[in-house]
Amino acid sequence: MAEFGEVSQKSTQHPKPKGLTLQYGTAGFRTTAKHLDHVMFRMGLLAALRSKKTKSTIGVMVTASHNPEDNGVKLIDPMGEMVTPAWEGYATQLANAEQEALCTVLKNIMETDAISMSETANVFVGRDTRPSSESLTKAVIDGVSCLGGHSQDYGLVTTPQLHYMVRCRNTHDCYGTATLQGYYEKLSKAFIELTKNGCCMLLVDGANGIGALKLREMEAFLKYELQVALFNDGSSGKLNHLCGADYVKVHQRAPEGMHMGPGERCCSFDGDADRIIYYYNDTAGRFRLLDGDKIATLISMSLKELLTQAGLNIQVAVVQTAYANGSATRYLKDVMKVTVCCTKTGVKHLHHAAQDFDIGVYFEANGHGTVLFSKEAEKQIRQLVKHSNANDEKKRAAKLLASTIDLINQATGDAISDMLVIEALLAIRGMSIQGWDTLYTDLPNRQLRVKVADRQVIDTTDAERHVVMPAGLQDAIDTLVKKYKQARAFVRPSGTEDIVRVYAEADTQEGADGLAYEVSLAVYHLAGGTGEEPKPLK
Ligand SMILES: CC(=O)N[C@H]1[C@@H](OP(=O)(O)O)O[C@H](CO)[C@@H](O)[C@@H]1O
Ligand SMILES: [Mg+2]
Repeated sequence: MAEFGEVSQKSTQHPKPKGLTLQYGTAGFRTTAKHLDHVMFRMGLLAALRSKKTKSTIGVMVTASHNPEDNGVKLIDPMGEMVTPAWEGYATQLANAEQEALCTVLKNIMETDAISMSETANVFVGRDTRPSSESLTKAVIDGVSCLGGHSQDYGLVTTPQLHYMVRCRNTHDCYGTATLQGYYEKLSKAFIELTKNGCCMLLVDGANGIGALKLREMEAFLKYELQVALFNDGSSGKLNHLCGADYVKVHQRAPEGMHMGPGERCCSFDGDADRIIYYYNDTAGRFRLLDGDKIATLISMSLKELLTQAGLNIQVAVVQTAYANGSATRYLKDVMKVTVCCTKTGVKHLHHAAQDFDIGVYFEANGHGTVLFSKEAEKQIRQLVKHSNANDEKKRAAKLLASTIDLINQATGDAISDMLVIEALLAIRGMSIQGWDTLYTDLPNRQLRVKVADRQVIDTTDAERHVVMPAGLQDAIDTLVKKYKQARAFVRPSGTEDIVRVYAEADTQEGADGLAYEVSLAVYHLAGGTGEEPKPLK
């Protein structure tokens, strides 16, 4: 295989540990950095092939998001979305090919997908702040160049910034300019347009990661219309350690190192700034969390109202996963009367489902999400802005909608962009965080993790809400759920960690905790639990 001569030669500098197998999971590969060099090299190869295949620029982001220790990699498709599932399979095959089989696997992919070597390849590369990310990025670039591809290294960027760059490049700058300055200018202009009436103040937990760095860079562009008090900015603390969106959501508690006054609006980014969670302490000093479901509610409600004011008949739908709080789903369906649909966990599934609507608002409960506008919806809104006969109220609403479109990163969920959208919408509505919080009350809930010998023994259906295998587990869950009021529970194998996740909700926290514990026990006994048996929560 003469055409792969350079691959054979270079791959020896990025050797695969024998016997190591990894899988492209919910959001790419994740494992300890010392096992990732060969994966990065091979993802460089794959990105080059994907670029040749799609005749477009492809993105490779080096990050493990909210994981504290590991590193990882995600591939970005031409419109800035996650790589298509068929190629996730190729990614897994390539990552696991033993050294001597690498070129054969490459050749097979090229033959199956009819990829011509003579096509050019362009790959955008970005990385988070983990110390290992720099050398892993070099391995990606090595892989790209082995197939004659050209890499553009954006250095330190948030994951959504790299998605944005890819989308800009492949839409020939119609979406924006593929530079950090272009990103800051576009979003800042839209934000300032939306919040002409005054500045917003906010406490931000940067998870000691890349989001903190990039928010600092952006402050000047925002002309201080947004006053940010930035905590966990990476100057001393450890990435994702006792802070960040995942920590806050899972522990339902404020991050360390943040000084919150009562009623002050606060938010946390995750380690690569593609998730955001809001919270505050109420007057009684209780911690109150506003998660992705509440963000989706605020955004969809505001868009619906603006569309009505603009006199536009455009449908708004919300896409959630099984982790969405039952109260949120009920509020959206019964009170707001919006279409709600449920997909499997993982942004790629939500993103895909949201594309079916005029306006698809999608959020995972953990704060990962964005809004997608169909071409037609965007056209109608922009036409109304230009329409000279529209009355003032309609014009005002259309302008606000148009600026909201500009402020949203439609390539993927983006903590910085989502934060600006939320701040702008709250300002326009004159709504406090307390007012937003009281739209509905979350059902108490609990998430637990169970270690099993092989998490793949659990197979689910109905957007992961029902277990098909192992036999008996779903019946056991159904029986347990009946013991509690307003209860719901489900289990699924994680796609990012070697565990099974358990989710339960009920009318009281004790109920949610009790149900989550009982379901964990059922998983432990029926799905091959390892280590210590789960214990009741204190
Ligand atoms: C319950 C939960 O929060 N799961 C997360 C987590 O996936 P798991 O497959 O559950 O490990 O990481 C994903 C990637 O960041 C994110 O998309 C998803 O929502
Ligand atoms: Mg993330």
